[in-house]
Amino acid sequence: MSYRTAVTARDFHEKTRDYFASKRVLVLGGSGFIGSHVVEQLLAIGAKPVVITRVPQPKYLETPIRNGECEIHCGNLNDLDFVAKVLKTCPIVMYMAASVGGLEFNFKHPASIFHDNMTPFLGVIRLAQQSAVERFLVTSSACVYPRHCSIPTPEEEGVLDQPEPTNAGYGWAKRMEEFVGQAYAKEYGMSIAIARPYNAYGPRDNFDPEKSHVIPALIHRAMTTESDYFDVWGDGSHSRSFLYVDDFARGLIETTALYPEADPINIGTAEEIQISRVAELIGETVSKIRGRSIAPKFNPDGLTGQPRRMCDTKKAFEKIGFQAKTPFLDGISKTITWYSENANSTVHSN
Ligand SMILES: C[C@H]1O[C@H](OP(=O)(O)OP(=O)(O)OC[C@H]2O[C@@H](n3cnc4c(=O)[nH]c(N)nc43)[C@H](O)[C@@H]2O)[C@@H](O)[C@@H](O)C1=O
Repeated sequence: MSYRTAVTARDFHEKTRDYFASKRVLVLGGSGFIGSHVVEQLLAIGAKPVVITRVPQPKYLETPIRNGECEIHCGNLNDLDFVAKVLKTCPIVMYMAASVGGLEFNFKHPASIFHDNMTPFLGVIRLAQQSAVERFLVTSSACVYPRHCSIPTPEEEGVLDQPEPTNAGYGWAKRMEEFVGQAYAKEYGMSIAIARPYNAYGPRDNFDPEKSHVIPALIHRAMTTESDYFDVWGDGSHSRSFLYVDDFARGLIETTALYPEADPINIGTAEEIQISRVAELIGETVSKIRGRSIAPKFNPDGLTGQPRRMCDTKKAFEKIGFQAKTPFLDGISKTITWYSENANSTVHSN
């Protein structure tokens, strides 16, 4: 049976189900890693997802398209006349389109990442205002936080100092998207929700080692290495809070429905995991699959970025009753299983 999100209607608050039921929802970025899970979850709660995508037959939406459950419009987000025609038919807009990549990609491309994220966003939120949409979701990121932030990190620190320098282009773009969302709420009374998710991982991620985040990069390397070890950047002491894609998508949907206050909410887990533990777990799981010992080899001179990252989950629980449900060990094994079953199509350029 083909892979599909494990989240069902029961996983959502009744108010969220009622809010989205039978509504047309424009899901920008809806054919990608996160967006395709959001589309499937919206279908599970009775919404009508509408997706603008650059690829005519997005592979992760094959089933909903075949079943006529999901409306696809193929075009470019910077073509505002095209976007306006679709947007005006949708009362809810979930903006998740992003040019995103791992640490190295971010470090090398601050200008193009800032440009490629800001340009379509500014055009689309203006169209949404002119079209008087009912609700607009801004999808920010934990990248907004400064290098030496509190651990765990409360939302207030999202505007302090400057974003972690190794992901400056993306961090500033996300700070600007949050500010623009708040400005449209203030000037035009728009109903804006702002979600600030932490490091995503899971099935359908980008496993391209040049561009990917740590978990897909290490899984790809461990599953393809011909030696008995796989390289890891850094000495493994750096830490992150990882959020399984099903919880990530559900967090965006709950925030959109339940917290349109133009006030950022962290979406993540209260778990801080060192990269050494991530690499060990991937090594152990892959060794079982490949039937021989495959271990991580740490390179202390590798690019490492923010020393520590841990999500403060209090506000998300207080405001929208959100808690992540997928334990890290389960998430990692599901991701490696998906990789093994889809290895030929895991490295994608977008
Ligand atoms: C949420 C946010 O997060 C991203 O920042 P990041 O958390 O630093 O991203 P990352 O997953 O690429 O690295 C996490 C850690 O893992 C270590 N690490 C070891 N070995 C590999 C490795 O082989 N590849 C990568 N990528 N990292 C490695 C690496 O040295 C670092 O300490 C933003 O780029 C941005 O995209 C964003 O949205």
